[in-house]
Amino acid sequence: MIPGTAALEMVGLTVRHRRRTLLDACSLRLPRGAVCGLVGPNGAGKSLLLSAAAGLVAPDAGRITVLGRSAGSDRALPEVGFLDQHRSLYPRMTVAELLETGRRTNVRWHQDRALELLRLGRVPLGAKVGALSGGQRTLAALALVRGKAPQLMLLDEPLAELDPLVRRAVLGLLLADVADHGTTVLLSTHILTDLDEVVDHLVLLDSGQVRLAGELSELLAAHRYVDRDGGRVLVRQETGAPGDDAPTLDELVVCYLHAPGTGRWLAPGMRPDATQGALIA
Ligand SMILES: Nc1ncnc2c1ncn2[C@@H]1O[C@H](COP(=O)(O)OP(=O)(O)OP(=O)(O)O)[C@@H](O)[C@H]1O
Repeated sequence: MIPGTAALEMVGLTVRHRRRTLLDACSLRLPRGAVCGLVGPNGAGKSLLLSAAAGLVAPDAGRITVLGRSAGSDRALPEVGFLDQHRSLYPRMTVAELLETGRRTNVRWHQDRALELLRLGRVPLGAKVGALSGGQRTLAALALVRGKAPQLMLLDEPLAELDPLVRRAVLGLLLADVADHGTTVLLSTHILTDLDEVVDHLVLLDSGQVRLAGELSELLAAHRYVDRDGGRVLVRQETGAPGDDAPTLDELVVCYLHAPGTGRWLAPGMRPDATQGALIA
């Protein structure tokens, strides 16, 4: 790692497939030790962005650096743990064999950290990976990531198939990694309620574009409710002190999801009005 560099930095990241632009000039900077929620509607490009950060998708334009190294380079890969959307694991291996593969193929291996995750879902070490439940498979894949003790974890919907108690416990372990080892976590999710107490950064992606990115407290403080046209409207204000009328994380994200392509004026549960460039009740 190169001291002083961000955990993850993207500048103008663009990915195209045939004639479609799937990621469109995405820029963001994630400091070390951050826990960042990556949110956005289905098909927004979250998985693609995570794959690009893991070095599995080559950009058509722009650049990505991980801990100061080019994403996907030999120097970056040992420091990155990637939980991919499909939990690609060998189905005929037992869970114990999977961990042994993790031990043999990584420069560092922390069996205790891997086992901690498996215990949460009572995942039997002797079970074949192909016979695990969806949630257990997620835990097995997460165990491989955590056992590697990477400096940057890229987690694609790590909570999706987990029950509420296990979800909380998994988040607790990830937060412990951040506190104890300075790990950085970028995780995509549709479950906003889980994010509230956990993330300190947020990236909102829509149609392959970054619409919001930054420190969560600053993003929330930059938005406030005002009375307008007989209704309550959420407004983005770049200046001014934060007040009591700032939105919650959930409200902020839902507003943006309700307002594809709109600029300044947003309101929860309202529809975009193209003629006014605003959301009107
Ligand atoms: N390998 C690929 N080849 C072509 N198009 C792709 C490929 N992977 C993703 N896409 C397209 O890129 C866009 C973004 O997909 P992606 O899976 O990154 O979205 P997402 O935000 O993760 O969605 P979800 O929340 O549904 O998982 C989609 O339109 C998808 O069809």
